[in-house]
Amino acid sequence: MAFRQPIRDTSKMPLALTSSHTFPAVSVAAVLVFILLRLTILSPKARLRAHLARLPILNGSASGEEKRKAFLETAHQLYQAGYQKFKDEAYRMPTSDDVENVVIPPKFMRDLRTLPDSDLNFYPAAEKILESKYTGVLTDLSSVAYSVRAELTPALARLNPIVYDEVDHALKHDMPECTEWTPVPMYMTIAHMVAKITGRVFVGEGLCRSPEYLDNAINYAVDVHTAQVEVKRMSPLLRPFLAPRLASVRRLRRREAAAARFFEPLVQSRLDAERSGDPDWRAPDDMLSVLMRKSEGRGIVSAAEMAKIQLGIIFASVHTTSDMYDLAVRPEYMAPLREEIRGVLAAHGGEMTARGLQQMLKLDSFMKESLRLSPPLTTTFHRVVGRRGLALPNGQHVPPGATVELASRAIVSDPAWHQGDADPAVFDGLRHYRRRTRPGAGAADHARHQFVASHEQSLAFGYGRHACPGRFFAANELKMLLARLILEFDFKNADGSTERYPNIEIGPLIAPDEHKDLLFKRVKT
Ligand code: HEM
Repeated sequence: MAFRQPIRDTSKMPLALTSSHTFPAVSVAAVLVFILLRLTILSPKARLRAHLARLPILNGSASGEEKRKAFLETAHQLYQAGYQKFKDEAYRMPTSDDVENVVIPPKFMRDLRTLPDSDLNFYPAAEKILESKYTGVLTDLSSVAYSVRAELTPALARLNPIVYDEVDHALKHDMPECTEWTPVPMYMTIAHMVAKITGRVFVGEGLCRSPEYLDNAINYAVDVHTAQVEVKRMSPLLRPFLAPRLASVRRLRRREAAAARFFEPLVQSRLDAERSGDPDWRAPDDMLSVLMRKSEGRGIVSAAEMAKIQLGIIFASVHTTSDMYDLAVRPEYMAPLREEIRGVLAAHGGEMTARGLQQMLKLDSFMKESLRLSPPLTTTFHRVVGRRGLALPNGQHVPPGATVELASRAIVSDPAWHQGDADPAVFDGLRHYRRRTRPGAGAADHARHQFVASHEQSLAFGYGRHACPGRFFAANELKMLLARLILEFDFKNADGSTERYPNIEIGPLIAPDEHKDLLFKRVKT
């Protein structure tokens, strides 16, 4: 017998339930309520925000969008204000994202320095800074960090002549003749030279001088920065819809594909040579060989790994441009720097040896001062708190999932660290030189006040177990390049101004203005 539904008297039912669409209508409403709850009080972000609310906040009265705007435009001033206001306690800093960061006071730095990644995770925090979700920059490339630490840094003395050969090549080919004052677009010229020099050590002579490779490497790094800035400017709610459509983001996808096209044949030819059994074949002495060995015979060096290195390159080139902008308006440093560089070269038979580079104390000090006042980031030591949360010695608790950071730029300009020395707000190119050479200074002072130092008062390269492993290589490469530029050229601002070209700052990101030129004139020797 067929089952028949009882006939219902719909006239007595509430209006909403009488429709033939009753069931779907209820479901849709329930789903909407659920989505709303997920987006608000039930979402992990909302829960994190609720836990974070126990910590004090800077600029708490402003609206969400006002805070975002203030952060994008005046992050440095905000961190300075936070530094003054919350000397000894952690506080929340509203950023351009939808959850605040937690700024850790300097007095607890040492307690955090050696915590493992399970408690303070570098990679997700780096992904946030780099907007990896959209830029595609993979940050968990510990193999690159490991290879730089274990293979590149210990080999620096051996690699120096190779690096210097490329510095020489870059200067001869990328700088104009400059017999008269000649405008040079500093940012792109330096980016080109640094990409070439770094490329020589990472991918070898063949590829590093290829105009197509260089063009892709430099523009990749420039596009990462552009995309990063554009995404940070966007409202967090709109990012998933608008960010993938950004022209800079789409260009990045094309550049990744191009990078893979450069590396695949090179990797393949090295693998073929290795497998050929030729007893005379030696793997070239570069980082590509190291990374290939690290990938356990699979011979796969991904575009992403090379991308990571290219980011190191942009940091390095951005910093050299900063040095040049600082020097261009401080000609009084040229004579002492030239004297030092010439003296060291003479003592080392005209060679830029590793020992000689270490003896360029004034140049090292100038570079460190430039990095102190124009670091690539206003804050460093970005880490995401692990599942156990973070208990600070003063009883404050930072919940799991929160991003912590150090107000590094404010810390390194704290007058307390500079007692008895020049005003930390003023550029003093020999500040760190004096600290290394003052009467009674020992080996510890030498180490603490050098460009590559990473400790509680020297934070531009980060801090703790993930502090930049590329800094020793960067220091050598930058010193060689700067030394040659200082010896061979006079330079000044192209627009006739005598003030240092202002940096471009967006949120925590700081970069020299890429549109400014310097005038160069070759020195008669
Ligand atoms: C002046 C130039 C450079 C600056 C200012 C700089 C700065 C930084 C900073 C701030 C960090 C994050 C550290 C932290 O949060 O504790 C970092 C990480 C890193 N840097 Fe650099 N960097 C520079 C050059 C380079 C170069 C040339 C390379 C490659 C040879 C490189 C490779 C890396 C790597 C692989 C990491 C991640 C470390 C890890 O995963 O543990 N950097 N760098």
